[in-house]
Amino acid sequence: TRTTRPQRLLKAVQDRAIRGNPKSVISVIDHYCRNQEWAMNVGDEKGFILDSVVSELNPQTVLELGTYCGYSAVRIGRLLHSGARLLTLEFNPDYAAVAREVISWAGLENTVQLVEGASGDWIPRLREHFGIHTFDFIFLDHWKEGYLADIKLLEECRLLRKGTVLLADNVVCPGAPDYLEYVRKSPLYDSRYFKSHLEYTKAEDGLEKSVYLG
Ligand SMILES: Cn1cnc(CNC(=O)c2cc(-c3ccc(F)cc3)cc(O)c2O)c1
Ligand SMILES: [Mg+2]
Repeated sequence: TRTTRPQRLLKAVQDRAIRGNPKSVISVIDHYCRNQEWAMNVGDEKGFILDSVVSELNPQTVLELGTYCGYSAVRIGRLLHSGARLLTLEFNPDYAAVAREVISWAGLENTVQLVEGASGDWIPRLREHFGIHTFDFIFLDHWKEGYLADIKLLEECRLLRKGTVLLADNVVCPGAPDYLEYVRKSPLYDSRYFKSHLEYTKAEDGLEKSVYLG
């Protein structure tokens, strides 16, 4: 049977990227998705904004919701200092299988831990299962309809602390209107929109950066 889009993306990484070199994994995926087959990675333009937020914050504990093929896990993981860890949750087992290979090809298997399952099931168990107290940085890139419920769950589970930074992808396209309204209105957050474009296209999209004020 035909290969899937994530499997074809993984083959491009294995054929063209240098093992252990996250920068080459990122550039191979961006070139492949721009020139051969579009895929819903955060991409190079929004990825540059993601890089600047992560570099400025220098987080020790990071949560990513929505791994897909592992592109943003590699983007974030490559910037983390020794001892820092990224936990990335992916619901779809086929995506998770590809992402594990991409993360491993980049040589980030000791920095990035992929957990399979639904964010709503896992978030209440992160503390007892992974010994996590609070997160320094959270990247939201999973089901757009799930952003709001998951940030409220993170609040309830006390996994946010004063200064925790949340960065949400696709707040314009496909859009997360209820999430945007919540973080922009709530006194618990200081929120700012970074205008950009949908990965590999000219369509508008952007990232919303929200600092939890606790
Ligand atoms: C199936 N699935 C498993 N995880 C997810 C969560 N991600 C998205 O839905 C997602 C979608 C798009 C997008 C798709 C079609 C289109 F025309 C325009 C935008 C872009 C993104 O950056 C995304 O993160 C979806
Ligand atoms: Mg996205």
